[in-house]
Amino acid sequence: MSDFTLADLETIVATRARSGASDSWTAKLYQAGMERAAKKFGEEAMETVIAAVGSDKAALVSESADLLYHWLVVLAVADIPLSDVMAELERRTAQSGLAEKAARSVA
Ligand SMILES: N=c1c2ncn([C@@H]3O[C@H](COP(=O)(O)OP(=O)(O)OP(=O)(O)O)[C@@H](O)[C@H]3O)c2ncn1[C@@H]1O[C@H](COP(=O)(O)O)[C@@H](O)[C@H]1O
Repeated sequence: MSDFTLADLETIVATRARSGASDSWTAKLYQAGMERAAKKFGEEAMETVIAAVGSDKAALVSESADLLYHWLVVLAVADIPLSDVMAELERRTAQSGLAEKAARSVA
């Protein structure tokens, strides 16, 4: 179990993107722009699919991490905060009423 969150990674991505550091992959990708960032995200998605279909759990964990990181870079380039995506997911969950049902089943 890890306490590390996507919000933590979003903060790191934002800091490194703005740093312009020559040793930062995030800064390089951010400066390259959306076409490059989205292409990289697409490649990571395909690698994740291959790991999933191949039933390779270790590869699926590793590719999922690559995927989520590159997704956050795409969001950063688009200037969309992670909280916008979470709010949309929350709205959908509220619509389905499943959040209350899950809370009641735990209580
Ligand atoms: N989570 C990641 C992360 N996952 C993957 N990558 C980088 O993404 C790049 C591309 O990954 P690939 O597996 O496709 O590697 P590759 O095939 O050699 O790359 P290409 O030939 O396609 O360019 C590699 O350089 C990886 O190091 C990441 N780079 C950074 N982070 C996070 O971002 C933080 C800041 O990193 P820097 O910006 O590099 O300081 C790090 O501390 C991490 O928390």
